[in-house]
Parts: sequence; C-alpha cells; structure tokens
Amino acid sequence: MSKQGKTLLEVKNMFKSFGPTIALKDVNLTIKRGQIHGLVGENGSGKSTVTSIASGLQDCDSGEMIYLGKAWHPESMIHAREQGMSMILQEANTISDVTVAENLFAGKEAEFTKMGMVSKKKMVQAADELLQKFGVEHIKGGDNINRYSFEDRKLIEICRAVTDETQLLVVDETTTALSHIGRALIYKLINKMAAEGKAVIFISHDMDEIIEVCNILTVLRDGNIIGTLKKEEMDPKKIRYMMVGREIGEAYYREDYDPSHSGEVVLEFKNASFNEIKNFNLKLHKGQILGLGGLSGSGMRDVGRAAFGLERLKEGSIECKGNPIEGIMSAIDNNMGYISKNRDREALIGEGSIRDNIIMPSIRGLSGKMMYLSKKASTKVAQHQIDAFSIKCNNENQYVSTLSGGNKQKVSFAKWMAKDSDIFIMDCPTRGVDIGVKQFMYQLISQMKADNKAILMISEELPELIGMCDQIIIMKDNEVSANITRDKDLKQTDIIEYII
Ligand SMILES: Nc1ncnc2c1ncn2[C@@H]1O[C@H](COP(=O)(O)OP(=O)(O)OP(=O)(O)O)[C@@H](O)[C@H]1O
Repeated sequence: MSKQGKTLLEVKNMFKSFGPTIALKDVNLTIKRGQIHGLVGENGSGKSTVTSIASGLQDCDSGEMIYLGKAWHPESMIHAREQGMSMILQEANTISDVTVAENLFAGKEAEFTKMGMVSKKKMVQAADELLQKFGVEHIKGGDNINRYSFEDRKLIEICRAVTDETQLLVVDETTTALSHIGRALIYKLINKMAAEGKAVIFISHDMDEIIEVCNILTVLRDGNIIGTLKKEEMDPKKIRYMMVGREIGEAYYREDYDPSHSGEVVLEFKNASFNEIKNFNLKLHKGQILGLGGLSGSGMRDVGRAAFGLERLKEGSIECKGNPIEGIMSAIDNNMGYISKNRDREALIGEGSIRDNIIMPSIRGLSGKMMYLSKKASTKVAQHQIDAFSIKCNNENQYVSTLSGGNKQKVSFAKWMAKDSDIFIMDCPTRGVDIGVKQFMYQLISQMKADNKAILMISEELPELIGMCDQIIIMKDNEVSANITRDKDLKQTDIIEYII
C-alpha cells in the first residue's frame, strides 16, 4: 500500500519563548508523506524555531510532537538525523580547518576506525563516493574545507544531511545561499524525496520559488499559524496578505528606465589581476548602480571582495577616487561599505550587541576628536536603524547571534547605512529578508542613486539586477562575458546565454 499522504510529523500546541520574546504561540503543524511543505512568514515569525525544535537543535517550552507514529523528543540534531529527520540550517554549519571528509562524517568516525585508529584514507574515499552520488564532483573529500566557498560548504552540508534513511528534510532558507548548480541539485533531491513518500519542509522568502516548488504551504505570523494553502490556492497576493496582515504592493524595483549617472569615476579596476581573474577593468561612477551577475564561481564575488581590499592584487591596481585600495582599512577610509554574502564569518560579530554591530564602521566618526564614544549617541544611531529596517528584537542590547537569519541580514545592511558611506559593495544584499524589507531595501538603493552614491550590486538573482541596475556586467569563467545597459525591454532570457 502506498505510504503517500500518511502523517509523518505532527506538532501540537507548541510554545517557545526566549526571555521576553514569544517565538511560538500554540503552533500546530502536520507534515504528510509526499509533501514539499512550504513554510513562509516575515523575518522572526518563528519558522526556524519550530523546525529546529523538531530537528533536535533546541527544546520547546511546552507542546507535543509525534514522529513516525511515536512521541518525539529528539536529544540532538545528530540523534534526529539518525532517526531520519535532518535540517539544513540557514547559517553556515561546517567545521573550519578540517577536511571535507571529516565534516561529512563528523560523529561517524567509528565507521572508519580499526584498532583505535581512524583510517583517513577510507574516510576520504567514502567522502568522494558520497559527493559523487550527489553530483558534486568538483569538491574533494581530502581537501581542507577552508578552500571552499560559502556555496560549496552549503553543498557539503546537504550531502551530510541527507541519507537513504532520511524521511523528513528541513531546508531552511538555503536556496539563496546556493549557486545555480546547488539549487538545481536541491530541487532534484526534494522532488525525489517527495516522490518516494518522504517529506520536505521548505523555508524560503522567494515567493516564485515557493509556489513552484511546494505542493502545500503554511503561513506563520508572529509565532502563530495563520493558515495552510493547497497548491491551487497559492496566490502571491493572498500569501503576502496572510504573512503581513495587510496589503503589500507588488512594485519592488525601480520604476524608471533611465541608466544615466554622473561622469565622475569613484572606483576603478585598472588591469587588475587577483585570484583567477586577469587584467580586469571596471569603472563605477557616482550615482550609478552597477550590477555584477553570473554563476557563483564566475568570479563576480571575487571582484566585490577585491574592491573592498579583501583580495591580494597580483598586478594592476584598484583605485577609489584616485587612492589605491590596498586593504580593508583603505577601503573604509575612502568611505566604502561592503555587505558580505557570508554574514556570519565576514559581516557580523554574533556575540556582539545589535548596537555594537551597527556602530562598528562609524566608531571613529561617533567618537569625535576626544575619542570618547557616548553610549547615548551610539544607542540613538542603532535605534534609528532598528526602526528603519524593522529589526525584530527586544532592544539594541540583544546579541546578534540570537536574531533570526533575516534580521541578521538587516543588521549587516544597516551598519553601512549608519555610516553613510559613498560607495557600497553589496554581495547578495537581500539574502533571507522578507518581502516587506526587501521592498524597503530596494527603495533605499534607489534613493542612494538619487543621492549620487555609487553601488556595485553582486547578485545571482537576474530579476534583481534587471530591476535595479543601470548597467549589468555578466561574468563567466573569471572573465566579462557581457555588458548590458538598463532597458525596459530587457528580459532574463536576454542575459542567460552569457551566464552559462
Ligand atoms: N536563541 C535565541 N535567543 C533569543 N531570541 C531568539 C533566539 N532564537 C530565536 N529568537 C527569536 O525568536 C523569534 C523567531 O525567530 P526565528 O528564527 O524562528 O524566525 P524566522 O521566521 O525563521 O525568521 P527568518 O525569516 O528571519 O529566518 C525572533 O524574534 C528571534 O529573534
């Protein structure tokens, strides 16, 4: 008899608080076999909390869970994984400074141990086989994980999380962290799981993706379940309304099609060679939004890092208003800001307060000549950004590590707004933020252009590039493959051929 449609996980009357924050209020959720069950809601609505409780990362305050027909009290994520329930976290979850194989088999070393000795050779061999099975041959089991990008590390996490025994997989806002190849891989994987009578909980802020991928959808708002929609009921307007509790306009991006800007160059790459990129030239002007698109490994991300002084130049130069960029300090001194895609490792101090993170780039300015940092002044700056970005928190003293993923991204964006930089390097600026805040960020970027600021926007999201940029440079295999000017008739299909 087919297993499809049978209940796999039931969450009943679940409550969870963190101090004064009530993250879940009487949540009830049923996941059935064959479902790719979407979970949507604004940043901080409780999506990660409910799924991480089910997957053994933390406990609930009260409530009941039934998994595979039995009461479910996972002791840890490893225990849950052994019982067939795995979660791919929104944040990076690999161990640095060890091999890919050691990451893949963390906690399973006994499988490769003989006479008390772990056979690294066997572990690497098994890792390579596992990676091959998932179709990610470019990652090697014996390599140190540090040499792999953020996107590749996410692929490693997927290979670690999913086994033949996995019955329920939670994918928490993972697709925006993945390259195109990674996305294709995960879509294939989850469709296969659903077809085999397993189930997936899929969390994403990309409405088109959710509607395309999921066959059922539950909406959360402020820790409450608002409703569940079948595939035929999934209308973007309706979903947005359920998420936010009010009508939200569809106008996201710039409405003008005028690509003009000042002739003044503020950032210039002159025959710059770094990493795998050779003789790279680029000019960013005042009042310009310049897009950099391509696949994740195309080199576009390296250009952003080099612009902010994070890559060592082998040849040529990078200049900001005529001054050489030779490291992060020279970038900051030239009033540049950088929103990294890798927010946990490069953008935020988790064990720092929201206030400390927000004022970090502005400390010199706030301290004044006396080098005295007034708490009152820094709190005012932080509070202004918390309000502007609707950062969901108790107050400005809350540690960033305790914020939801999207709210962390808002802090990462807001700290450069607080400094009032002139030049912004934005790598995936809207990663993980909900539709309302995305809309706000795009308005802010448009306003920056109007204020004659310069923006280098790096993104794999073609609609975002088409919607916002004056000029789009496409990169492929570490070279420029196209240079496209803003036009109202520009479509994704006009660009894709230059990407792949
Ligand atoms: N360890 C913690 N300490 C304090 N508050 C927390 C902690 N973990 C989560 N929260 C709070 O619980 C609420 C729900 O967070 P959760 O991560 O579940 O949201 P989410 O819907 O997954 O959001 P996002 O879309 O941004 O990922 C948020 O207000 C968050 O700040």
